[in-house]
Amino acid sequence: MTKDQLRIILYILRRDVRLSDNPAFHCAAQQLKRTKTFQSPSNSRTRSRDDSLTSEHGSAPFTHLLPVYVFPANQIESSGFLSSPSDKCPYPEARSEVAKVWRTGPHRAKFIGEGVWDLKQQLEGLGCGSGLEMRVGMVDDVVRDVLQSYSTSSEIDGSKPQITGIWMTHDDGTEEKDDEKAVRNTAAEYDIPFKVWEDEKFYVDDRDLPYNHISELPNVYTTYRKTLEPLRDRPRHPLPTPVELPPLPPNIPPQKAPFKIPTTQDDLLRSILSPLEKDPTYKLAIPPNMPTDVQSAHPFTGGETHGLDRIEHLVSSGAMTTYKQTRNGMLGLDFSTKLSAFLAQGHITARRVHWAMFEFEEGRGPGEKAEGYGKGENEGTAAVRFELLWRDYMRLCLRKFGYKMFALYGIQPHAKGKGHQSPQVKKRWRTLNKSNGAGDDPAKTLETFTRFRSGRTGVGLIDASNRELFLTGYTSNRARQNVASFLTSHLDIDWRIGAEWYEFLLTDYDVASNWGNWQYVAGVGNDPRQGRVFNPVKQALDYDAKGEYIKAWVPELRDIKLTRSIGQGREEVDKQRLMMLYQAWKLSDWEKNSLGLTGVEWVEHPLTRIQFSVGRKGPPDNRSKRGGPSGGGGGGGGGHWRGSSRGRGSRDFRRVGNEEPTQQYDQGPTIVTSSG
Ligand SMILES: Cc1cc2nc3c(=O)[nH]c(=O)nc-3n(C[C@H](O)[C@H](O)[C@H](O)COP(=O)(O)OP(=O)(O)OC[C@H]3O[C@@H](n4cnc5c(N)ncnc54)[C@H](O)[C@@H]3O)c2cc1C
Repeated sequence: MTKDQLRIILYILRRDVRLSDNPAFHCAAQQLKRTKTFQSPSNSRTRSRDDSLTSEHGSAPFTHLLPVYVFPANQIESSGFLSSPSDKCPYPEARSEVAKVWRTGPHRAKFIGEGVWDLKQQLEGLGCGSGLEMRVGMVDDVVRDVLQSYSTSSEIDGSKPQITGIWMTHDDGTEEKDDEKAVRNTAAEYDIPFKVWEDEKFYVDDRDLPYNHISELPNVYTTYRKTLEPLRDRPRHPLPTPVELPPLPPNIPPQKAPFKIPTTQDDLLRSILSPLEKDPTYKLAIPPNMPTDVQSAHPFTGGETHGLDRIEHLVSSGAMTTYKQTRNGMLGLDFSTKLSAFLAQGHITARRVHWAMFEFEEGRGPGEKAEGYGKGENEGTAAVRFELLWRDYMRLCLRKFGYKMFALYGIQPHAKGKGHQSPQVKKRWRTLNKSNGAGDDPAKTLETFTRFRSGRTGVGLIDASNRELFLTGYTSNRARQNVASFLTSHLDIDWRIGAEWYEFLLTDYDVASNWGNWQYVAGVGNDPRQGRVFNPVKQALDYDAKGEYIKAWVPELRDIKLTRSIGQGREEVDKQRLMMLYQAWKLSDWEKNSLGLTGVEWVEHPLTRIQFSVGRKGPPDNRSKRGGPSGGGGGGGGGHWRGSSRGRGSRDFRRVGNEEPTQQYDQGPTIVTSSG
């Protein structure tokens, strides 16, 4: 080994786009420290310490680190990176399997680009010559190109650069595992040691679970959770953030033609977004338009820097403390943590969230003015931990069930198996390309799905959520559950089409959480109470009791008057009027006319009419005392759609049946769902 030999580690990044709590960067920083210690004349006896590192990454000590983020061509459309418009893209369009929509839509594409750029700047900012390269293509193609280039490269200062190891971080996604396998094979072909780092993105580390094999993972979340309680004691400590890393190697091979890597953040975002922007309607005849006076609930910029800022804000503002009461909200920035997108891309780790809350609970760090500071775990921080564990669980389910997470009948026992005749297996889903028999017409299903996507079903909560998602890339957990239930149980459409639509639009899309939750709601996943259906009218009454959310995102309905006089110049929300907001077909002809809604398809001909009504019981004053459980109630005043909406607990209604008698609607104001 000559002194100046260039020995390079190629580190392929995917959903580990962060500097802190990153095992690969941590190891590289450690090796650098050891090398420096070894090189220092005063420490010439510490040479043997290098050996432990050698075994840790499976190759000889290295001099350079080449971190490469790959925009995977099967998930993110790559044609925007072509050097010239006349070039032909070597990869098929990155579209979904069933509904043929883009795999990654504009909201997430932007968030990913911002995150990659943030890491690049952080690495360059260390001032030690480190940085981040970006590449486009299938992961294995990129690795091959780099290896090929180095194997034929000429000497630099009398030394031939050599890749001495390839690193990746484990990911439980099925495609990601395929990529990992392909790179492992390529590494073997070139006789280069290959190292897969632990994911480190779990709340409770998967190495600390009380199971010998993934097959032992319970099929019910609660059982799994109980094996791990108390949750606060479980997370490992995050790995330290490197302050120095080995430099990038000289003469890095360029991106292979026909692609070109942008050199500014603006150009990068343009390259990712331009193919999607060719048809900003995404084949919708009437796409949703951004209403005036409404703010996105998810205006966040991608990247570790912003993710860590967000954690600090949540802790120091007290939003973590109040989370339990606010988490079912639908409007505003802080009703829930909005950490999901940062977690999904690996910009932050779940245990970082835990330790920030832990410090707060112990009375250390920021947040001294917030409620609960220094008072131990509170119901808000405990509830956040509970949700983070849900995320872990979905990831483990993906590990356990693999491709079944994407199968029509999900993880439920297969119809052909003996003794497995569950009702879900018999369900005939409507799909886009073939009739399921008995008069079912796929063309009609497409029309229905198009109206669903456009936010024009005629059911207020569903339309508000779908428009919000289309325009901002986010919609709350409460809304997601209702939308998924509506598509799968009211419209009977193949749940995978809904999951693909969410995959396209969600900024926080995460393969396990998305497909796992869709399965769960569709009744083919881990829900121990199979077959429940959300009633979106009752849910709106419980969670949008002033109609603020629906009015925010469906502006055509903003002028519906929701209050009635209760004397002495006072007004209160009238539940009879709310019913017309929740389903506009209930408006009188006169009112439709005066609101300009006569002849509007989704008003006159909703996809479904949900029979649900409320009675007028009890004196108004009594009712107004029955507020939601959360703080801040009553703020905002009537008719505003910017405030938060948390109405719950309304018991003064009666259900008068529905047109789909086989469905069981949930009854209580708190519904046991995937998020408890
Ligand atoms: C049909 C459907 C699809 C979904 N798709 C996704 C998805 O692609 N990506 C995603 O991260 N979440 C998904 N969820 C779960 C949940 O809706 C989001 O995690 C949550 O709304 C994100 O907002 P938040 O960060 O403010 O969540 P918070 O309420 O603040 O929760 C804190 C964190 O806990 C995790 N979490 C919360 N609820 C769940 C859950 N039910 N399953 C798994 N993790 C959870 C998330 O990481 C979240 O950031 C889906 C839920 C449904 C019903």
